[in-house]
Amino acid sequence: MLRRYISYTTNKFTNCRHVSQSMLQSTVDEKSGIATVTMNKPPVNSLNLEFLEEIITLLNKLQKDKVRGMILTSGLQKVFCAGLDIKELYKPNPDRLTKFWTTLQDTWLSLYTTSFPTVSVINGHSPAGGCMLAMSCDYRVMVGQNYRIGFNEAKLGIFAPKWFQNTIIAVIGQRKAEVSLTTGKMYTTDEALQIGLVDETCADADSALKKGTHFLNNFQNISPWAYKMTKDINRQSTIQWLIDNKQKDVDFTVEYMQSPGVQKNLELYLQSLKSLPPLKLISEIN
Ligand SMILES: CCCCCCCC/C=C\CC(=O)SCCNC(=O)CCNC(=O)[C@H](O)C(C)(C)COP(=O)(O)OP(=O)(O)OC[C@H]1O[C@@H](n2cnc3c(N)ncnc32)[C@H](O)[C@@H]1OP(=O)(O)O
Repeated sequence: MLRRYISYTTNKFTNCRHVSQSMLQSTVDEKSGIATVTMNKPPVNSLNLEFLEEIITLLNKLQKDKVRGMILTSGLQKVFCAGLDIKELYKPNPDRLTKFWTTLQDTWLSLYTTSFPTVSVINGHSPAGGCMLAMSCDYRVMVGQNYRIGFNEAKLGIFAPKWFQNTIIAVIGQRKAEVSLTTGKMYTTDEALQIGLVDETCADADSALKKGTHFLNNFQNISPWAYKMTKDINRQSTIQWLIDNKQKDVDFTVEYMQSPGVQKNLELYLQSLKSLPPLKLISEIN
């Protein structure tokens, strides 16, 4: 069994503080105050309840430590994040699903409202909830030409709730969000740049990390208070909607997820995941 551990160490050679949990590693550069958070939950960084809980714990810690910015990336070979763990949605235990969905809401609220600027370095495939994780950061840099990003929920026979959709609308606009969500299209790196799903692209992960750092350096001379107030005002309506409708959103999702039609769709999708090679799967759903 995987031993769960949290350790905090300072490396005197690199001047970095490391926080390591079993599925997340965080390194804070002492000089810039920028944290690099690496998701490491093989095989595909899928978001299950325990992983979401770790993300919230780490975000709270970074906030307490007053980091000046965060880069979120993946330690896996070809996946940034495969989205929600479908096993949380398929044949769910209603109590666990309730906790899972509540924790998903809280994760999104924590990430979307951080007191520090955030960048995602998308160094692998990033469907659905994975794309949502990236959209909830302030800036996105996508690596290489081999990966796909987008909202394929419709292909699973489910749909993204209002707060998900509003987050996407805030990034790419109403019309593009509607086409993207209803078709379930997965975009190439160049297409994602073209429609504004990502802000920059580059050939390799190291350059992407540099671009991410460069973006975060914009905030060196901005007061953290001014940054946070501006972001809160900008994102307020979507955040407030979820705060006002949290329980309704949970109740609806838990009931809807258990309906036979949705369960059948998820079963078929899980079967297709096993039988198709991933890139084929992802191109099939274009
Ligand atoms: C108000 C209404 C409520 C409705 C709520 C809906 C809200 C919707 C929001 C989000 C929805 C989601 O996020 S659903 C998840 C969508 N994700 C996907 O469709 C990704 C599917 N996966 C892939 O395409 C590929 O796995 C990959 C390209 C990401 C990686 O390919 P790779 O070759 O590296 O790996 P494998 O395909 O062999 O996969 C390895 C292993 O992982 C399992 N797997 C993959 N993705 C998931 C996942 N999302 N959840 C759980 N498990 C996943 C895959 O089945 C393999 O398992 P086995 O080794 O056991 O076969």
